[in-house]
Amino acid sequence: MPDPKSPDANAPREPASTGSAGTERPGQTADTAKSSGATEPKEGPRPGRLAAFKATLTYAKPHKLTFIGIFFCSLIAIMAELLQPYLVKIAIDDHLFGGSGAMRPLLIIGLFYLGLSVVNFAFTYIQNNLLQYAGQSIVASIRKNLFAHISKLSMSFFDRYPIGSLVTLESSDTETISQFFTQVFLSLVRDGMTLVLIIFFMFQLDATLAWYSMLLLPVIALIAVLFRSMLRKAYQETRAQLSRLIAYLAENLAGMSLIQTYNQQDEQFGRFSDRNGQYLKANLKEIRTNVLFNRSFDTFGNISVALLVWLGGLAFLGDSIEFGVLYAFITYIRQFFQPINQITQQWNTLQSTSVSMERLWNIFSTEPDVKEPAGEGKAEVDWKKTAGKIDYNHVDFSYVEGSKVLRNLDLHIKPGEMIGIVGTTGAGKSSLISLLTRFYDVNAGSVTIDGTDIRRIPQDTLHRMIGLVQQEPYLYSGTILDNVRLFRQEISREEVTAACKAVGAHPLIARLKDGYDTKLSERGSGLSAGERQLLSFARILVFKPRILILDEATANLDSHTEQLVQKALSVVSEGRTSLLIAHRLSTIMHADRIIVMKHGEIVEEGTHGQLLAKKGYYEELYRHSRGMQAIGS
Ligand SMILES: Nc1ncnc2c1ncn2[C@@H]1O[C@H](COP(=O)(O)OP(=O)(O)OP(=O)(O)O)[C@@H](O)[C@H]1O
Repeated sequence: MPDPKSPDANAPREPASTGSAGTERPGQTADTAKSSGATEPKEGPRPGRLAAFKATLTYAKPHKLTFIGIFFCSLIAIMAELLQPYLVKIAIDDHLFGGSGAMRPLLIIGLFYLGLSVVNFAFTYIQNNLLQYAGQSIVASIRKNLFAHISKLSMSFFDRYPIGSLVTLESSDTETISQFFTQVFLSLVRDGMTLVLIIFFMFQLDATLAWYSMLLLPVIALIAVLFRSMLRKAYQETRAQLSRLIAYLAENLAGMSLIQTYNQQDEQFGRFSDRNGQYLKANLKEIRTNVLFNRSFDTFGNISVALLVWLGGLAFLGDSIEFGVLYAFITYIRQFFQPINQITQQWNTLQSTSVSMERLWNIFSTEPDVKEPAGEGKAEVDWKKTAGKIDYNHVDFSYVEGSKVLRNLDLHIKPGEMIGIVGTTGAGKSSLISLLTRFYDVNAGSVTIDGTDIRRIPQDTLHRMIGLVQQEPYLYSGTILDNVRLFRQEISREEVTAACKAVGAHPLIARLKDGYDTKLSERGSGLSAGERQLLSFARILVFKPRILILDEATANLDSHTEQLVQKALSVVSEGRTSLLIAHRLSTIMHADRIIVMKHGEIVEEGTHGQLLAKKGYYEELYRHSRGMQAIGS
């Protein structure tokens, strides 16, 4: 396995290069999907690449029989193709020039020729289908496993890895790997075999001419080597320019409101046009290089044919070879260049697939920092029977080594208690919550629920114990019904309706044309912030966790909607241990206990009245918050 901490692990992906072999411009097939990042693969073997390559090949194992089938289909198709000139040679030498001149053998040869074409067509068709089936199935398995693997990784991983890189991995890196099977592998098998068989047939026909032809090989190799570096440079430049263009586009679209407010459209358009022009230039250069490469090969092929006509013609006139042999030889020499051209063109694809493979295996070899309990350490607990007692026992925590976010934090919460957590930005409030949900693990001390260390509780059980409502509740594209019950069909429509009624969301849903079956667009953008919050409260009632966490759930709401949400909160928090983080102190004023945090420590705690009476940090925050509200109103 490659080192997951490899510096390349987080590098922007490099889109795959070449596409279907034999076209003027290889590599256009998957380009559209490959938009982001474009660092080029470095030349030469890298230790991680070989391991990644081997790991990818393990996915091909279940398709061993299919690959054997592909090999035989290719062999039959190539044989059928290469036997055709041989048949023509027999027709010419045995029946036209030197033979009896009878029609029947010629007819039989003609029918054979036709038969070979049909065989070639049929087996190429089967081979292609088998190959696509195997290649796409392999990539589908990789994609599936990657998704499952990423879902199990800890939050610390997502802190390190930009989401964009992960999306690219799932989409275009896997697509690039599919090119390895559908293009590189095919080319190596098919073109490699074709080449060997052409050479075999040439030697069968005439050893002297065949040896002369072998003199072409070093020249071909020279052309391939010269062009390889030119092709690679042109290809790298195109990817780099494309990546620049896409990055610029993404940045612009994300900041469109700012651009419009500051009337920046013309400037931005100018910069975009500049990048667009450079991409166009690079693109055209890549196409020119490819055309030049292909045409050079073709021209060299034609020169070889001319030489052969001359040398072979002399030999024919000198009666040392038959005309049919010369004809077949010329046909083979023309076909000789095709497979070499195709194989050379796979170089870029091979390079980019190896980069994608390595990148993928860096992720696959990343273990979650938060470990699932196993064996004796695993506690058997029933989430439905959770009382809701929470203890933070002298907890230390840091995201980055050496920079403590929570210090020796000791907090004990009784079942059913409502705790308000306040403090300035960066005080460590959200971190406190993240430890309870085990998005991260403590560095020292422990967090327990009903006396059991949460590191011993299986994560799915822990997550059923806790319901989390965030500032921006996540809604999926789907119906309101599915968003409340999170696609669990065992939760009935009646349960969802009852939950929505309890939190006050029913009237707004009833107003919608399709009611609970209304489809929400991505992230619930058709609903207001308050409406989204109410739906996430309804989720809590449906899933019945024993512990409720609200992380700034009222931050984005106007005071009318906040009242609605407050009402819903009192319903939802009933009988649950609740932890409420809020900058707006009105949200937590009625909590049983308020803890005040500063620089990762609890500096004050008590009820709202007690804390005000203390005239300490809370009172200062309260005065500040009242001041802000007054400014707001
Ligand atoms: N994923 C992270 N990686 C590194 N540092 C982080 C991460 N999340 C938070 N921090 C840092 O940890 C400290 C505590 O952050 P935390 O989010 O817990 O504070 P908070 O009190 O919830 O702040 P806010 O009220 O602004 O949400 C801050 O200094 C913050 O920059």
